[in-house]
Amino acid sequence: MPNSAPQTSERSLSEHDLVAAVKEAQKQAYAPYSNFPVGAVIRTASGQIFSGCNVENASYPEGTCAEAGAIANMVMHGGRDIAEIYVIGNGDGLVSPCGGCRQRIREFSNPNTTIHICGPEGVRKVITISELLPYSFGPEHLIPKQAG
Ligand SMILES: O=c1ccn([C@H]2C[C@H](O)[C@@H](CO)O2)c(=O)[nH]1
Ligand SMILES: [Zn+2]
Repeated sequence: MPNSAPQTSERSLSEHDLVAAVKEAQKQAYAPYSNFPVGAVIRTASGQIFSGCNVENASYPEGTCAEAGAIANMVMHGGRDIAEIYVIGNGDGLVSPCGGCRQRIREFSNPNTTIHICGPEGVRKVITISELLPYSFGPEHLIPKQAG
């Protein structure tokens, strides 16, 4: 299972596999204050898989989102390019990355990066990062292109 290790190089994971992985990630959530467990799974451009869950804190603002955990896991293993990110929360609606996480995802995204908003039954909506965060600020605004 992709979630049994911090990362895997499985290239052939199906959407069904990734929904299973994001549900497993959600089970790891530490969310005793909100009782709102969230899971996130990233597939990188090279096919690596990284998962994360929300980790809350008694000092409430110090809690971290599932997407932030998955990104930290990816970066720790050398990943830099998010091809897809799967996210799952609770309820019948669409649990979409919060504003802060949209920016975190944006850092490692390209115009084709997709966010897959899931429920227990499967993917409910697929949306691109540029749809979620239009006119966004990113690394290319800070790093001037070399002349010549
Ligand atoms: O996209 C989201 C939205 C919320 N949360 C977490 C933050 C907090 O622990 C809990 C309730 O907001 O859900 C995430 O991890 N990702
Ligand atoms: Zn967030």
